[in-house]
Amino acid sequence: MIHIPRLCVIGVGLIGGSLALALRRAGIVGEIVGCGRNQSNLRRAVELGVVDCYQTNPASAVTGADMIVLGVPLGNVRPVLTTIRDALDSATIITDVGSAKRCVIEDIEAVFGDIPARFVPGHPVAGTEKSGVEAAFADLFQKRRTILTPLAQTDPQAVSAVAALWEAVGAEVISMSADHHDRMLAATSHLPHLLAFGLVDTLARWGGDEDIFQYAAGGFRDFTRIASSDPVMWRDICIANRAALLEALEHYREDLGVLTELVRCLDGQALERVFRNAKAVRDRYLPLLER
Ligand SMILES: NC(=O)C1=CN([C@@H]2O[C@H](COP(=O)(O)OP(=O)(O)OC[C@H]3O[C@@H](n4cnc5c(N)ncnc54)[C@H](O)[C@@H]3O)[C@@H](O)[C@H]2O)C=CC1
Ligand SMILES: O=C(O)C(=O)Cc1ccc(O)cc1
Repeated sequence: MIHIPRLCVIGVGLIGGSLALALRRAGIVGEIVGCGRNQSNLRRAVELGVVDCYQTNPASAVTGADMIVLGVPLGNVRPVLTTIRDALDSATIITDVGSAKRCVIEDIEAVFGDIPARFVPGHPVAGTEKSGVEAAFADLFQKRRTILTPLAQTDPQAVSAVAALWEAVGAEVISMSADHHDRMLAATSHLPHLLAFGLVDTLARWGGDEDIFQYAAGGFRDFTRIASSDPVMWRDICIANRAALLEALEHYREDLGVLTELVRCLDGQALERVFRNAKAVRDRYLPLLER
């Protein structure tokens, strides 16, 4: 079994915090050093038993670390990498949890000049609409997937170590290319979040003085839960994965245009066909989604 004597988590929020809690419970880490910008958040992380100690200076935090997990929003990955670059030991494994992968690889390349062999891009496909260390919980990754997107030059031993880390917290690990990851996640995660934020914003402005939300049923709550997610994190994801997101949006706009016409022309048969197909597909995938 893997053992990490000293783990450094930069960005001790929902994901970094949950991973730290789960790894501690699994008994595979020695010391966990947290790093962030906000002292009171880091103090809380120590109180909650998420990390053993903290540093606000990333360069000091990574000193002596065997593995570093970057758990900051995508827009802050490059500045953090720039701060730690000269303090890194060449044996230290670096991984991240960002929701888009090509952009993180570009950040690494921009800061290091090439892709270090011990950098393993990762993404746990698990989360909630909550953020911050208070929302962290050790079961978050149980029976969920973590996608790794190693490159040709990535050290296979570093990939195995990061895969073992995620397996230790109950995740199933899958490897694929960063581009494939970004296209799939644009469709099933980034597009739905953008639509949920957009719908709530539209309705809020449309309602004027009238509080239309007080008449909303459970379906509205289900559809818009993810619009309670962190706006800064989602701003960063949408911008970081813009190419794949724009492709998914264009596809969706076309089909929304078709649906609009079906309603306008009172084409009930065609509408029913679309709804039947959607229901069949969702019912088929539901066991997978609820694993
Ligand atoms: N929220 C979710 O459900 C999921 C999020 N992700 C990815 O995980 C990453 C983190 O997301 P969350 O944990 O949800 O966010 P979060 O907001 O809960 O935690 C982020 C933490 O990073 C800290 N931080 C921000 N800038 C920093 C900097 N420059 N230096 C040090 N610390 C800094 C913040 O203070 C905060 O504690 C994002 O890249 C996101 O795309 C991946 C899977 C699921
Ligand atoms: O809250 C939800 O249902 C999510 O979809 C959480 C989530 C957010 C970002 C990710 O990259 C992965 C999962």
